[in-house]
Formats: sequence, structure tokens, C-alpha cells
Amino acid sequence: MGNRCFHYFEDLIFSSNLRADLPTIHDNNEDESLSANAIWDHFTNVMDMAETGIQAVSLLAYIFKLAISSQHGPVFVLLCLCKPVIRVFLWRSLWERAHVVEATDSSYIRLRALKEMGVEKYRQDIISGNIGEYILREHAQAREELGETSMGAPWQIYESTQSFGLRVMKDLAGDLTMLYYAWNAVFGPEKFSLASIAMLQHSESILRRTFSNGINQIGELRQSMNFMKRIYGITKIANVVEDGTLSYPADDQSETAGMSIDLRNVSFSYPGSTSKKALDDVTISIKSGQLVVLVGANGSGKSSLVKLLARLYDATSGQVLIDGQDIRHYRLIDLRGATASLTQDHHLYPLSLAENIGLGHPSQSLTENLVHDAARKGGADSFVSKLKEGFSTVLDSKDDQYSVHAIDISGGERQRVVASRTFMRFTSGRVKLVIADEGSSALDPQGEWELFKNLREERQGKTLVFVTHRFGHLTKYADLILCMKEGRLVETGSHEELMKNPEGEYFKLYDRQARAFTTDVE
Ligand SMILES: Nc1ncnc2c1ncn2[C@@H]1O[C@H](COP(=O)(O)OP(=O)(O)OP(=O)(O)O)[C@@H](O)[C@H]1O
Repeated sequence: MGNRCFHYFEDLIFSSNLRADLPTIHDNNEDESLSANAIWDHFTNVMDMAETGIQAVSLLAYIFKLAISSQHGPVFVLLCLCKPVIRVFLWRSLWERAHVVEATDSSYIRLRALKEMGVEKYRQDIISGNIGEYILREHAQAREELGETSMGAPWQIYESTQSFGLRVMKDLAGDLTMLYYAWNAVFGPEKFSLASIAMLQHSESILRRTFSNGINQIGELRQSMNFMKRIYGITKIANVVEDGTLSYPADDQSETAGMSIDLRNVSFSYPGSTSKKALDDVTISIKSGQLVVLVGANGSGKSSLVKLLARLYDATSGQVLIDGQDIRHYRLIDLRGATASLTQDHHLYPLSLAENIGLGHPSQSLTENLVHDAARKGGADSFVSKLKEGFSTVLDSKDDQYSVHAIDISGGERQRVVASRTFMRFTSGRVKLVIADEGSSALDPQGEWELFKNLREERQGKTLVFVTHRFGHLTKYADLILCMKEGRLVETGSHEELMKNPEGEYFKLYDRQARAFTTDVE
């Protein structure tokens, strides 16, 4: 039963995660804490609390009966309950109110950041940079600066801020039964037998403990119930990027045409971003079948632009038109099927290399000759064939604690596998837009040259949009070069046209790169 519940929660989270798009993940990132383990813990908490509740009611009935039979009546029962009841009313929990927790203490923030550097991800940099001592020193200093400030959880800190008077009142309420015994001992000793005092005291202390436990758990109960509610909430979260209804490509569209793209006054800010816009009033027209190259300094908005084309995000304002229609009107499944993207952010899946390539076209992922052909075009075949298990090799998944493989490949080899996946995608015959965002950044010059050559050979019926910092391979073949600066489109044209303006951004970027090879001047 436990296992089945656990798997049910696990599958629910897994399918919701797979369904969510990027802005939705951003908006709901608090739900990273949502795991089947956590839910199972909360579920068992609720069960424990129900048990405590039943215990408390039974004990109360028992004490009531005892008190009546020993002639102390309901007054004594009321006194017993005073403390727990007062605690209920004075209970102060952060979970009772909507709250946002933000750390503002700079020493606290620094201490947390330094602690974070203890994880494996930073080991190599810390060892090779020889900065272990530095981190320890800074950590000690931040700890000292933090002084007595609590590092506790926000809800604990909140509970401890209750006024002194109220806390004293809560404590005094616990001594009322003792006062009752004392009063009776002095003014009516005949009412008590030693046996009845012992029994009442014993039952009272059990009742108090049970109530205290229950009350301590009230905050947890709320937290647990809210947590459990969230699991059902995540299945209902609608994606921010809404689906459209139009098929793509439209039936009347030529089978052989690539995607045409128009951006009209497009501005874009990332969800939650308070800094400047990633794209600011960009207007672009890309014709069907063109080879377009996007250039610009770091942070100029190139990747953001191609993310809008892949509809990973929607523009904040303005319009993106695909073949004359608003991109939001098309069915997402069609648009994504018509787009092949190759970026430096792509990862390999913890599956075999064959599947890693084959998943470019999932329904043909096991078709060996297609996979091998894609691997050849992506430049992965030569290194894969040298691996002992060839295309069946499963790479070591660093996140899998039970993984016993020790096989890993270089950054450039990974990029070749991802590029092969893109060539595999072409075999669907549905691709009309190819986006390559620095997808060759880790390749050696020969590999990069071959990749671009192979991509150009596949360009029939496709529009190609490349993002690059390296001029040469691509810019000389470009039908259109778009030059970005600080989120704005500052220049467009062919290489020859743009090179005619020595004051232009493109000329400066090109010139700086060319001079690196011809002079020693910085
Ligand atoms: N996920 C994100 N959340 C918030 N801001 C982002 C995010 N990604 C990028 N930005 C910001 O958006 C702006 C444009 O970034 P973008 O990645 O589009 O630039 P780029 O031209 O591709 O840069 P690079 O050449 O370094 O890859 C930058 O100011 C960047 O800091």
C-alpha cells in the first residue's frame, strides 16, 4: 500500500514536470521541494496527528469521568485544559498567513553562498584554484559578522518573536492544577485522598503531554495539509505558453518552403526579471529559406530572440509572425515539430548514445541506418565507433547515485552527439526552421567547418538562423546578418554591406576578431 501511494505521487510529479514549459517552471519554482519522499512524509505526519487527536479525546473522557467520580468535577478538567487551550489561542505560526520570505542580511546571504560552495559541483574549481582556505576564512568571517542572528528556519524565528507577557501567561496557565491541589490541601483536605491525587496528577500529565504534542503538531498539520494540496495543484497548473489551434504548416503551404518570420516591435523580459529588457522593440523580417546569422556582444539578446522563435517564451509586447500568422495561433506540437534547435545548453540524456541521437525523430529512434547516418553528419560516428559498446554506450549519469558506469565523453564530443540529434530530426521531413545557438562552441575548427557544411547541405525547404561569436564560417554564407546590441537590433544587411560602415557595431566586432590574428595590439 505504502509503495503504491509513493509511486502514485512520484508519477504525478514526473508527468507534471514533463508537461511544464519554461515560464511555468519559473513561476512555480517553489515546487522544487515537491518530491514523492516529501509528500509521503507529510502524509504519514497527518496520519500520526489523527492518532494523537484520538488519544487526546479518549484521555479527556477518562479524566472527566475520574474527576466526577472523585468529586472534583468539571472545574478540575477545565484547569487541566487551560494551558493547552491558551496555547491554541496564542499559537503563532507563519503558516497561518500568506508570507514571502526574503533574506536581507548581507552576512547571512554570504554565509549561505559560501556554504553552497561545499557541494561537488565546485570541487574541481576549488581544488585547481586553490581557494579552499579562502572560502574557510570568508566563512568564519561571515559567521562572526552574523553574530547572534538566528540561522533558523523563518517560521521558527517568527514563533520566537512573541511578547514576553504572553509567553509568561502561557507558562502560568500550566500551574493552575497545582494551585488547585494546594488550595484544597489547605482549605478542604478531606476532599482529596492521596490515591485520587496521584491518579489525577498522572492522567493530567499524560493529557497535557498529548495536548502539547498535538498543539506542536498543529503548525505541522497545516503545513502538511497545504503540501499535500499542492500535489493536486501541480496537475492543474496551466502552462504560461498557451497552445494555439492552427495546424503548421498550413495545408496550402508549399511543402518545400522554409518558415518565414516577422518580428514586429518585439520586447521581452524574462519572467521575474526586474532588470533591463532582454529584447527591446525589435523588428525583423526573415524570408522563407534564408540563412540568417545573429551576432552581437554577450548579453545583447541573441539567445533570447531565438527562444521566442522556438516559442519557449512569448514576447512581452509586440508580435512574432510565422508565415504571416501570429505564432501564438499555431499548435505548439506542430511548431516544435517544424523546428530543430541546436544550442550549447542542450544536454545528453542518461540513455544510450543511439537513443540520444534517435530521439531527434522519436518514432524512428530505433532505426539504425537513420541513426548512423545522422551520427555521420553530426560528426559523432568516429568517436562513438571507438567506444567499447559503440552506440549502445550509456553515459555515466552524475545524478544517479546507483550508477556504476565510469564512461564520460568530452565537451566537443557531447556537442557532436547533440548535433547528430538535430540531423536525425531532419529525417522527419517536417523541419522548416533550424536554430543553431552557439551549438558548435566546443568543436575544433575542422569539426565546426564540417558541421556548418552539412547543415547547409540540408537547407532545402528550411530557414536557418545561426547565433555565433565566430565570424567567417557563417557570415560569408549569410543572406542576412542581424547585429544586436543591448537588446536592440542595431544593424542588418549582408557582410559586404555591413563592412562598409566602419562606425557600425558589426564592423567593430569583425575588426576586433580579425585583428587578433593579424596584429599583437590588444
Ligand atoms: N533566464 C534568464 N533570466 C533572466 N535574465 C536573463 C536570462 N537569460 C538571459 N537573461 C538576460 O537577458 C539579456 C540577454 O541575454 P541573452 O542570453 O539573450 O544574450 P546573448 O546575446 O545570447 O548573450 P551571449 O552571447 O553571452 O550568449 C542579458 O541581459 C541576460 O542577462
